Amino acid sequence: MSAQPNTASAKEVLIDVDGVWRYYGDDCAVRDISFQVQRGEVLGFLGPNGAGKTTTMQILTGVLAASRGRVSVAGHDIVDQARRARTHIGYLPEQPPLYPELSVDEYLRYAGKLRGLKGTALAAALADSKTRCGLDDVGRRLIRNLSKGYQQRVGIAQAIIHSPAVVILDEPTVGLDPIQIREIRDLIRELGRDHSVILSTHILPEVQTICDRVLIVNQGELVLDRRLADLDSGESASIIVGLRNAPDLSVLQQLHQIKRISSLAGDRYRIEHDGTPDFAQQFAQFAVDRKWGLFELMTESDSLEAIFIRLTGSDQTTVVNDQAA
Ligand SMILES: Nc1ncnc2c1ncn2[C@@H]1O[C@H](COP(=O)(O)OP(=O)(O)OP(=O)(O)O)[C@@H](O)[C@H]1O
Repeated sequence: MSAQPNTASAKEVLIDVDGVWRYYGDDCAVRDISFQVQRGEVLGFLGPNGAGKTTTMQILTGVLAASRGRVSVAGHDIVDQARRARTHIGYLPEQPPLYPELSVDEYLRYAGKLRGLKGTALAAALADSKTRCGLDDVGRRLIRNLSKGYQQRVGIAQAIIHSPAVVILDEPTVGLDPIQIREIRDLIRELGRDHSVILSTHILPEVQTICDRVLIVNQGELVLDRRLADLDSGESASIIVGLRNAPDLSVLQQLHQIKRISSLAGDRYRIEHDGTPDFAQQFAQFAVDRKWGLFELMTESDSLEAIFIRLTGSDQTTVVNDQAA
């Protein structure tokens, strides 16, 4: 199964993921994933539990090796030029790498030194990351005594202390209360102004409120790559049809707007298309002309939730036309 292609743009590509696979033993956790992230984008990386999000994030950051495929960050290969590539990445793992017995200042100074900062540059970076993450008043507090929300801010501060081009956040709001969630989301949006952000999550509203673009992974595969603005346009990109005398599905390739067809119960089919405004009308004409026994046709709402459920639910999908865009 392949994702729909992202809209081309002349912007600078900061992360280039090209045909990445990852096996754990014989189990395939990530399967031929490719995408790019541009400067200034906030990208939501969405998928159900076990979809392969964390594995992908770890490959992007060089923590885990891909079994196959390549990743480059700001033009540097994450394996062959690991040091240079990593200077452009800030990473907040699912379990923030905090030292509870250190104060916020001590910890962030340590994180800055690990990133090669020293002297006045370190002091300036420390002050800047604290201010950006709302930590000015807690520099001397022990991390262990901070609330979970503040600990998460510290985790984000260590991820941005070296002003990386790309910030990767893995499930940054898990375990936070609603107020803390709102604060961390505001902070992430703020980060998106100066950095490219990849936000891994399984929380749909998080993507809707923060991100410019969403990728959906399911069972290790990338099944959607789309701008949020395109989702919000209200234009449905799929229809459900009932066909009593359906042809072989490959026959439908004659309609080049069709991207994918899934078989549903009761002679029904979900047809995803490229958003052509009068697609439903065209399809109805096509089906009637060919006497396919059209008994039902309805357009589907194209909300992120509907798409997520469709793409990550029980999968009987047949890809009919990969190239259609
Ligand atoms: N170290 C490991 N050894 C073996 N299998 C693993 C390992 N890490 C992850 N997996 C498996 O790989 C698949 C993808 O896991 P991953 O943690 O990347 O998914 P995820 O989308 O981040 O899930 P979650 O939202 O639950 O964190 C799962 O089936 C998981 O069980």
